[in-house]
Amino acid sequence: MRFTKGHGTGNDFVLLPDPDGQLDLTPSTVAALCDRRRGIGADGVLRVVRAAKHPDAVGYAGTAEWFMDYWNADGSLAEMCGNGTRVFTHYLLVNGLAEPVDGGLPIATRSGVVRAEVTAGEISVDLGAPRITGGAVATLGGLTLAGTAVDCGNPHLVCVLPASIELAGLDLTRAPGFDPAAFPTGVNVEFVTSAEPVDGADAHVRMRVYERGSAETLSCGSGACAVAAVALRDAGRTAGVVAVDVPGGRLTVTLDGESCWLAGPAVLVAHGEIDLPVLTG
Ligand SMILES: N[C@@H](CCC[C@H](N)C(=O)O)C(=O)O
Repeated sequence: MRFTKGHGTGNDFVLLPDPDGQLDLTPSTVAALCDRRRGIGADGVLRVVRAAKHPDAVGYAGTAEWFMDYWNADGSLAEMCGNGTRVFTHYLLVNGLAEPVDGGLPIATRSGVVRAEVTAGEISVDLGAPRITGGAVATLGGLTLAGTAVDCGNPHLVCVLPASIELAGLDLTRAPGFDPAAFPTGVNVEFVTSAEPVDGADAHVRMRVYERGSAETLSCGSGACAVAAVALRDAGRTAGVVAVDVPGGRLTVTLDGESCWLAGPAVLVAHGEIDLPVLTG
């Protein structure tokens, strides 16, 4: 089976071309592909399949030709992946599988159709306005941190750190705790510094994330959108540009109350052939 490896600010993916939806992709195959010692290694898998050929996306087939079938590294499915949609778009364009219309490309996801655009060498996607749904806490080691629940198509819990806690000092080798009643399908937890001024944006924050289904990653696009929404809310605003530094680089999020544009680099670094029986055997 052919594969491509790509990443967006270090959030890395195995892309599997399966235009006609013929691949029997299972959670254990996905986990084996994402295994960093025995497989290719990645935070998740992006199956590239026509919307008309996948039962989860057939309803979007009139709007978007391609469906990003996203799987986390542990083999679970997720509704949305912001960096994934950017890498997925890059893959479609590089392989001549899609042509932007009026500069944009619709991509179907489990959370609906998002619009991608290519500008100045970066790929941006509009994930739609994040929804702040209330307060919740996360626990980490001996810490209990107040957070804000944000729905970006997938669930997030954004914890702004008090000045006394250093972002780099957090131990994210273990999953943070959260209230399962508040997040029945799990949650991605972002730890973030207070907003500071920066040239070229309205605010600047630094973020680390523990992703549902993938553990700590170098970047999370939907998480950056959630963090930006909270940073603007804390500044009394609903619109603005937020620079979000993640361990893998910088993402820029632009909110206007209706759309939420996530911008950053997306690259494809390798192409090859997987021996599936050996991988899964
Ligand atoms: N890294 C992604 C989010 C991937 C899905 C997430 N782990 C979940 O389960 O919701 C991004 O860039 O948004």
